[in-house]
Amino acid sequence: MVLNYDLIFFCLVNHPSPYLPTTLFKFPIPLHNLYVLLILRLNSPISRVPYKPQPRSFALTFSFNSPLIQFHIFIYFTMSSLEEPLGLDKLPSVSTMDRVQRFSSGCCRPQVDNLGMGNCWIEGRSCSTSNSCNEDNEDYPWKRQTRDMSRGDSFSQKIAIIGRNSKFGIVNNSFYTSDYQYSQNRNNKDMQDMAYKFMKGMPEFVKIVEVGPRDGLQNEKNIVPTAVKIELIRRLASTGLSVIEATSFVSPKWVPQLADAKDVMQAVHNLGGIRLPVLTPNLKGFEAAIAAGAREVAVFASASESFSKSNINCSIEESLIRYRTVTRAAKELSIPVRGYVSCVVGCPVEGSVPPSKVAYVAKELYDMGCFEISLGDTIGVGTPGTVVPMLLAVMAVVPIEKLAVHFHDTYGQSLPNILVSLQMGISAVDSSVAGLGGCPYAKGASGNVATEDVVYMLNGLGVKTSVDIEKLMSAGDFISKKLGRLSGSKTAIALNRVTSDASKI
Ligand SMILES: CC(C)(COP(=O)([O-])OP(=O)([O-])OC[C@H]1O[C@@H](n2cnc3c(N)ncnc32)[C@H](O)[C@@H]1OP(=O)([O-])[O-])[C@@H](O)C(=O)NCCC(=O)NCCSC(=O)C[C@@](C)(O)CC(=O)[O-]
Repeated sequence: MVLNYDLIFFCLVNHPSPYLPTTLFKFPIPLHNLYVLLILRLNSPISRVPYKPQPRSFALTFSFNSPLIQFHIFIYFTMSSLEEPLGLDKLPSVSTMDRVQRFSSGCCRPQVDNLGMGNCWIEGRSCSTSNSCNEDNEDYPWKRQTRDMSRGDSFSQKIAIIGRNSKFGIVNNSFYTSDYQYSQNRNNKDMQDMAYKFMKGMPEFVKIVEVGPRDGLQNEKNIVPTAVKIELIRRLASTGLSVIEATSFVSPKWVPQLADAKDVMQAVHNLGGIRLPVLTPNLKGFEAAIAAGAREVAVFASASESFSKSNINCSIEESLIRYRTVTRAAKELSIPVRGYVSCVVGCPVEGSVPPSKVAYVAKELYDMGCFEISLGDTIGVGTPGTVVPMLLAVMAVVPIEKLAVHFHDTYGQSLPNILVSLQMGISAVDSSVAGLGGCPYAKGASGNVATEDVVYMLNGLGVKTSVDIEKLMSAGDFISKKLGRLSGSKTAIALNRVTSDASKI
């Protein structure tokens, strides 16, 4: 049994004057007596149990009198019993001592190791001074079931491996660096459980498709010299990237920036060990690409009717007919064809694009033989809130291992969008060195997510890419200098700053 007691000081003051000094108050108060009431509530630590108020209570009174002042002290006791905490029926069956431990320390934080209930406390519950945890009254978090991480499956092992190998990110099976206070305090199983939820579905290796030389340079106001394009591709090839989209065999009338496609392709097509796909909007483009030495091509449809018309001057259905011709021709030559779907969450003309439309176009491209479908947020308006439903719709009709994501960074949402895509199991990501890019037919859309930023994030997650970030930054520096502007990669800017600061020391 526990006694909770309130001490009430009741102080009666006999003031000699009939009025209080007017300097103290703006108006006279006709009081002879000023009552001062002071209530002091004292709670013993153990009374933090959400107790059921008992009818049993009593009060003690003490009085002191003097000519000027009278003191009355009331002490009010209520009795509560630890045997009958409120909502006992909602708690797991534990001994009284366990309950005392759970409530008596750490501001309502159960001592998980001692409860024998698994790992179940939720951080950040607010505790009022009225002896209860607010959230607990409604829904006891320790009722939530947690997964058994002791099963030693391949993922759990992966988490452990990542923990050992990674400098930042998951360290010692924790999302915090080892000197971070919480990593010491929190239950290891809790951390593994969180890690499991976060990393579940995440691939061990991500293929990066570098689209800077094509998607990046097609949108430059000033036409970039052919020699610079070639040098950029060569530099990118030395970074460990396995796929570099080199150029487009499109109409020079529509995209004059890439009118030198043939020269670029002829110069780089022999780069060893690198795949160099090129965009081909029709059979004419396909034939020109093959003649220039291309060994992989890409066709590009849209999920938005309006964008299809402005970009390639035909409806979605007409484009699919064209692309069937291209994929048939490619098949005969054993040329792999990648398929793009543009405007997968938003269109510059139509606004939001329904996921079912994206799924339809993606499936058509897949069925006609595209080995991979890249889902493009052409104007960069997507957030994980729109990307996830779109991916779910596409994944229902195209195998996940055949999908890639292609985000433009107009609203700075590319990295979160990539992260959720990886969590959903996607393992191919398009990006553009130094964040180059944009689409000439999507005004205001900014460049693709910067390859440096993607690689930095993946390195932090312990996901392999085979890309050397220093060489990549050097390629980004090269093209940024040639274009006469700062890199669009936050990682490149930050790492360059760190290096230059270090060189000053
Ligand atoms: C599709 C066309 C060709 C239709 O262009 P068109 O004008 O409707 O076609 P046409 O058949 O009437 O031909 C007109 C002229 O273009 C020539 N022509 C025809 N085809 C070719 C070709 N392949 N290469 C070179 N020349 C070509 C053709 O020979 C003719 O020449 P003319 O007789 O007048 O002298 C044109 O609209 C075009 O080139 N559009 C390309 C637009 C483009 O490249 N946009 C940027 C791509 S980015 C993108 O789509 C998004 C993506 C992939 O990055 C993903 C994302 O970000 O979300």
